[in-house]
Amino acid sequence: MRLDYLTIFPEFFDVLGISLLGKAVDNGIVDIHAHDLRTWTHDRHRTVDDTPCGGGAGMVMKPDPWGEAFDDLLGADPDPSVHVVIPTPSGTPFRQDDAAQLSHADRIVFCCGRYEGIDHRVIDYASEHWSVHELSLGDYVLNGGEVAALAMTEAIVRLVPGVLGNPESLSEESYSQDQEGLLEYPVYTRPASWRGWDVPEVLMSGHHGHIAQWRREQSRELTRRRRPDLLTDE
Ligand SMILES: N#Cc1c(-c2ccc3ccn(Cc4ccc(CN5CCOCC5)cc4)c3c2)n[nH]c1N
Repeated sequence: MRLDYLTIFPEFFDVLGISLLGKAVDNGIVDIHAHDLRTWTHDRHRTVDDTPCGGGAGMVMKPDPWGEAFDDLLGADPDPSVHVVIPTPSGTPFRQDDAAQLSHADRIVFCCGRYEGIDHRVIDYASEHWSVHELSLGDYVLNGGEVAALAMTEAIVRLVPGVLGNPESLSEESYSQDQEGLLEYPVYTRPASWRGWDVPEVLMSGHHGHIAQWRREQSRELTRRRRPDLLTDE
């Protein structure tokens, strides 16, 4: 899987060389390239923004640098196997299903906007050539797309075979289908007693059936309290 990031802050993506994702890069499972969008500017000030047509506050990112970056990175031929992900506050909510779908992609280009966003014709042009996903990380306002791209990257890449040391853990996670889409049960480790708090006895019983039942009950109760929207049969 090749991941490209178009951004005016490429250093944001230096962190992808650390930890699990770093190992995935070292193992050749993932190939990561961050690009400074100003590479595709030609004026003395390396300008990437301009005033919004129709007025309004702030600035909008000019289309030209994006178009020239696409030309260099992707060429002009349409290829639906290339996924262009555009983090945006107006995007559809990024969910685990999106991460699962994108984890099968061979190529993903993240377009990280700043200011008040990217000239919409960039999205229109990209949509004519590649598979475009306008996605939002959540219902809060960020200053740009980089943090969202990092979060989406981690959610996507951890699902790629060979990236996680223990793939079985994927099936027990919140939002995973194996967990019936419920929130994850509470987890514990040693010591059995810590500052007056004990590990639930059932987890120390060694009775796998009782443990599985307790975990299912905990997941359902937690989901009922915090995310009733995830419960399908109530
Ligand atoms: N993913 C994700 C995100 C982002 C995100 C992603 C990409 C960019 C690029 C620029 N920004 C800043 C920005 C903030 C607010 C607004 C809304 N405007 C409406 C009209 O009035 C002015 C304001 C636009 C642009 C971004 C924010 N925020 N929250 C998420 N979950």
